[in-house]
Amino acid sequence: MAAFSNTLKDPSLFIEKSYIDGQWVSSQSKKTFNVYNPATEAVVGTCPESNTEDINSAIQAAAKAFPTWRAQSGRQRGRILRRFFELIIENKEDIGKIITAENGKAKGDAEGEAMFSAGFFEWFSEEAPRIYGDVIPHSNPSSRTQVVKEPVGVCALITPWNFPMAMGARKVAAALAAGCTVVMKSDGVTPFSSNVLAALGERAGVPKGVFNVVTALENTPSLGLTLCESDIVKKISFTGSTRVGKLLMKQSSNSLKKLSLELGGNAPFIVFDDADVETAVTSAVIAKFKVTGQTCVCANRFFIQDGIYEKFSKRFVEEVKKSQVGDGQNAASTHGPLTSGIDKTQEHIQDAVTKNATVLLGGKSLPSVGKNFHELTILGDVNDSMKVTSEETFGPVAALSRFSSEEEVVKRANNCEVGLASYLMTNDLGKAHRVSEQLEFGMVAINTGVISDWAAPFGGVKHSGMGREGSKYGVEDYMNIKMVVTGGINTVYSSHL
Ligand SMILES: NC(=O)c1ccc[n+]([C@@H]2O[C@H](COP(=O)([O-])OP(=O)(O)OC[C@H]3O[C@@H](n4cnc5c(N)ncnc54)[C@H](O)[C@@H]3O)[C@@H](O)[C@H]2O)c1
Ligand SMILES: O=CCCC(=O)O
Repeated sequence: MAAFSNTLKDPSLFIEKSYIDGQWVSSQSKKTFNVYNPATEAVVGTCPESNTEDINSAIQAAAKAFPTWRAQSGRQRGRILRRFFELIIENKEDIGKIITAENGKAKGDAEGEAMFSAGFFEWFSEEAPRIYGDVIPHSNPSSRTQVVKEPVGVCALITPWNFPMAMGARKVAAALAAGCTVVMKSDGVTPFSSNVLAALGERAGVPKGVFNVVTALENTPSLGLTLCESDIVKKISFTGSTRVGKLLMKQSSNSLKKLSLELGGNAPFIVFDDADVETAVTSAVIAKFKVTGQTCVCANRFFIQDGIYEKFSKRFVEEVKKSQVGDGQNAASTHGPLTSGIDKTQEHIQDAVTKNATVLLGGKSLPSVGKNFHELTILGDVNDSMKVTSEETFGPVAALSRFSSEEEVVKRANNCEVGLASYLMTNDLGKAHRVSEQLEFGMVAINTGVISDWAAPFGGVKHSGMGREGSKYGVEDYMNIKMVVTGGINTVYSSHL
């Protein structure tokens, strides 16, 4: 443990506590849990196994801090968020090391995540002073209607392990810009990246109680329930699986919370005959294999039109072969281990091969490298009956199937419960517009494998959830609208007719 923090330029960024009301604390239960490096299976450190008393203390602290934080001007809050952004950039290398140690992702991806996180603070530092209201002409000429935006209050943020800092940053930056205070429940697999966020927030000048982080592993369900049932908590923002998102929604029904749910995907990646093959291949490599296939926007189902199938699959295999799977700490590794195990990846490959898919690349686990390592895999001759197409793999498997017509591919792409990201490769502008309008997904990427940007609204439809993060819409999700009507004659309905 000590050995790991000593590898950092600033060892004080590695903190094995929860952060409640401006203090680094153990759990009142006195219990802790271990955090493991998925590449080496070595213990990285330990964190408090927080209980309901701990989370209630955090909720109370956030409630106490709310009136003062919301009373600051957007400009004042924006200055703190700007400093937050600068501190993340300054500590990029250490943050990258911490992310790699607990999540496993390769150095480039980990430092990239630090920059991605920083960007949310920069973007929302600029949004904070620009949260405008509205003036609406009233139907009665003597009246006036104002629309005022107000922070919702105490927000609970529940984040996943695949982007242990960025998924938190996306929420915290927007919530603080809006004037909300927060209780973040970090993922038990990757708590240290969220703790860095709290430590840098403190250095940036976030007042005590405004940003609380509670760590837990086994107690996660009971902490989730407490957050959902609390009447002090006004909103839950969750990123994770559709299963847990639905549970949180059910648990929140009595307290009628505002909800943002960023849930699972099963992204189609459609390549039309007229696409530029090199653009399609470069985009496919990023869209599929970023973070070893463990992002919610990862392409899961590849639909390749008959006329380009052979050319695309050959070039895709050639490009993916250039990758190097290994311990994320090694500079040569382009792809790290799977963070939470490789069982589903293997199950999907086996199921597909049994149903006559062809292994074009990879296909096997890499026990000689480590228990959680798997080859980057490309399967051909896939069909829609296979698990690899009907379920989100969340692993490094690209499943290629053929299609003939535009009508057919739209129907097959839409034939799933979820609707988060989708990708479309074509040089025909009319087709790009037509198909993107027909796709039942919250996000469509045309001729690119990169979907996310701080300034773009991120989110899904159908069972991929609700709400948007990032962009001007991201801050709206942390605000309530208050209508203020002034003046007029006190005659109901007909006074102006
Ligand atoms: N839409 C998005 O922005 C987005 C981003 C990242 C991941 N995801 C999705 O997340 C999934 C992968 O992550 P996972 O399998 O670890 O998800 P998960 O739902 O199991 O876990 C996500 C978070 O929820 C917590 N959690 C689990 N059970 C809980 C409960 N009962 N109450 C409160 N919190 C609980 C976990 O500790 C973790 O912090 C994939 O489906 C992926 O698509 C979505
Ligand atoms: O995994 C979920 C989010 C990843 C991204 O925004 O690119």
